[in-house]
Amino acid sequence: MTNRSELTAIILAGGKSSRMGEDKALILIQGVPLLQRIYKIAEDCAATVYVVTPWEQRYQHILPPNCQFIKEAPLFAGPLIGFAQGLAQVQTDWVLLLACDLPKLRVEALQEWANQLDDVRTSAIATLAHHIKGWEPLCGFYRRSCLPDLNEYINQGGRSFQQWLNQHPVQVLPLTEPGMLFNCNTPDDLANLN
Ligand SMILES: Nc1nc2c(ncn2[C@@H]2O[C@H](COP(=O)(O)OP(=O)(O)OP(=O)(O)O)[C@@H](O)[C@H]2O)c(=O)[nH]1
Ligand SMILES: [Mg+2]
Repeated sequence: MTNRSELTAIILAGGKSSRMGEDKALILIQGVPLLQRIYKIAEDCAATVYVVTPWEQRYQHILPPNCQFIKEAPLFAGPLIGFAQGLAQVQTDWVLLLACDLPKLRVEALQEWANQLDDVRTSAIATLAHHIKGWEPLCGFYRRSCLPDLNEYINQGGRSFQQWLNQHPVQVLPLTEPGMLFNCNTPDDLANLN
């Protein structure tokens, strides 16, 4: 059983949102900005929450005053580098990584997963849902201890979560509600939400 105090969450909010045409983090879903919604869920799962973004000021007003930002550089280096910068701050053995564009995320499902972290085999660097195209890297759990290897992969020029994950044992998370990981990338995705 992994307590909230034993888990850190990292939310990535530094993407281009080029397909959406406006910042996805600020899009209102039932009146609530998407990043605020994800932050609340993260907070319910993890005692410490980091938001990795170059735009702290843009999001300050929708997040609690004690929110911890990690200002990434350079701009648009991609999610893998944003994750590595966040992971460098993490003090707990496990970290929950979340994208900011998951409007159907359910806190109960994440907590259920978090409760199973003690059972993940020690060789696995992460535990993630899996689908036909590969891993779901932006909603799942990583061991803090994967950081040196991740940095080495990045230093060698690697930028792909899938490629990095395929080099290591990863344990499958049972995804009982596949709709939960619905990724809101385009105006059409947004229109089809309900
Ligand atoms: N911190 C950080 N987050 C990123 C970066 N690139 C993507 N993300 C985040 O990763 C998650 C998934 O991003 P994507 O859905 O692939 O897309 P995006 O880059 O925001 O948008 P597109 O330009 O439409 O691909 C979102 O939460 C993004 O904010 C980055 O360079 N830095
Ligand atoms: Mg996306």
